[in-house]
Amino acid sequence: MRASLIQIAVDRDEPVESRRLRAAALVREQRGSTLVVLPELWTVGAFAYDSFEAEAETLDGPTRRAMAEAAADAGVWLHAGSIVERAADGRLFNTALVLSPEGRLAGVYRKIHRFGFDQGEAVMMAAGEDLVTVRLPEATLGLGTCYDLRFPELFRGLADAGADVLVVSAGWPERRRAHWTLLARARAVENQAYVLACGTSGTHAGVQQAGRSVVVDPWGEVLAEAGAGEEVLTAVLDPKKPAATREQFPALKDRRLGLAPPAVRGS
Ligand SMILES: NC(=O)CCC(=O)C(=O)O
Repeated sequence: MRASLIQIAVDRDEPVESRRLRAAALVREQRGSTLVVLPELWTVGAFAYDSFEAEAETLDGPTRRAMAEAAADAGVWLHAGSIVERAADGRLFNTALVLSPEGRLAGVYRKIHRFGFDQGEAVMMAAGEDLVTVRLPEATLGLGTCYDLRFPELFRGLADAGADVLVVSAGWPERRRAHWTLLARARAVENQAYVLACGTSGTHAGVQQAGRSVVVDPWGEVLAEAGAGEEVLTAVLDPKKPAATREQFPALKDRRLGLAPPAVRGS
């Protein structure tokens, strides 16, 4: 099962429509891959908060339409990264889309952990509530977006729901690059799952992006890692490996759920 991660450059001086056309062309070039992944908010830029309102789109908007056509033309499963979604009630969500090789909408994941503390995405967008998995013939995808990577319980929930390929689309900044690689490997090791972590390159809103998209196997080995610039990263996954790893080293069976909270001691 070949996976291709499109680490597209998101620079402020390129118009959104031009990047959308470039992304669609890059997806079409991945014919032969089973799964293609794009990063978080690659149309507008994950840190371009001042453009979120103007670039918001519905689930039937231009990005979904362009990506559905590209997925169908290439005959691939496409994790189309995320869009600024304007929901029917007017709220904004950071929403990831998965399209089937026929161009059908197969999964919608609204980012659960919003980044920015008391500004940016955290105040402009609503939080998703639902874990999302997508069943492919070869594997079950579990979806997370960028800052979600810091929350291990989300990925454990996805693994418990049957995910064996954890897909993280991101717009991760260069200044916290070390966290990105470390956390991607940690999520793979602790869940004995593949992790496909696809970020952006370039600089937008004054934030330099890390690039360094990475594919990690269920044993925590890095199968492929991108550099800092625009790049398509490709790796071959063995769909049997997560189950084989879980059988050979059955740490997940030793979980102790429902332990009592610590007793309060002291004065
Ligand atoms: N777009 C994001 O979620 C950024 C996350 C980030 O910068 C971090 O977790 O660090």
